[in-house]
Amino acid sequence: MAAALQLDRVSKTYGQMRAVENVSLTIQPGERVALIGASGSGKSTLIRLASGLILADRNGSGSGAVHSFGIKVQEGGKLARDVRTARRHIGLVFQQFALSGRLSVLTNVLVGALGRMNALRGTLGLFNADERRTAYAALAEVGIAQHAAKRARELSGGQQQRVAIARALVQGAKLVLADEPIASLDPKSAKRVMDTLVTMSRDYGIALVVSLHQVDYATAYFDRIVAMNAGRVVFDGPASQINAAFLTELYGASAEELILPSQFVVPAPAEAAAPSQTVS
Ligand SMILES: Nc1ncnc2c1ncn2[C@@H]1O[C@H](COP(=O)(O)OP(=O)(O)OP(=O)(O)O)[C@@H](O)[C@H]1O
Repeated sequence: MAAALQLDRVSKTYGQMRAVENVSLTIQPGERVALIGASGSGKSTLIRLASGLILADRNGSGSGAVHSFGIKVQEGGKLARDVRTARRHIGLVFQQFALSGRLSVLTNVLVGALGRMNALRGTLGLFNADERRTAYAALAEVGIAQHAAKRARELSGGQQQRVAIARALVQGAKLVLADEPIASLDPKSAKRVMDTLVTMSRDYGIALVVSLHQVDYATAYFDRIVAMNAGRVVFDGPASQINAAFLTELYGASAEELILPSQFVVPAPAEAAAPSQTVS
């Protein structure tokens, strides 16, 4: 089966800033991957490139290609002609433009069904009883069916993230890209959102790529970690290899941003990589 997500030598430059540099990555169907890295390391840019929300640099031939389940999203700095087909099975859980706050929670979830509806019914928002039942069931699955009739903006940040997850379920997404889904949440809400994402992935075989600041969440919930630094992938491997010492080796002093304060040991300037300077 084709990869859930395949990035081939993808780069993105803003002015002089190489936000993402020559990244190749393959995520298999059903696989769960955490994307970690300090602020500005390129995580959000990579996720936006993967979903075709932004275009990669136009480099040499064959570079800058993104495919999802064998369907092209973009290549050579151009969006694929049938990008809508690819996007149909890519669910997005992004904080910034997640939901329409003035619409009901149920309607926001029903938006996930639009890709399968004919244009007229979709434009008029004429959802049928089956679609409404499915949306309600998805809300029940993420534990917020009781809020179905509220406006989305009345919900807490964590509840809104779960609405976005329910929408991805209704969409029938086979790949979910979540950009810092727990960034501004308290620990209890963060845990609920992460539990919901991982349960959804496990139950429905959905591939999951989640960018995270907090390494402790990454290692608790994911088997595979992709670590970025200055736009490059600097580690791609099992979560079991990630500990405070290894992160300090990878990132030096900026590892402080990623590690729980109790685990962080300030690296000695000339010997940041020496194992004796750090604790795991
Ligand atoms: N639209 C943009 N215009 C100019 N520069 C940008 C833009 N988007 C991102 N950048 C720059 O690209 C680099 C990577 O940013 P990105 O948001 O991908 O990092 P990140 O790892 O997601 O950071 P954070 O964890 O803070 O969200 C940063 O230096 C950022 O300033």
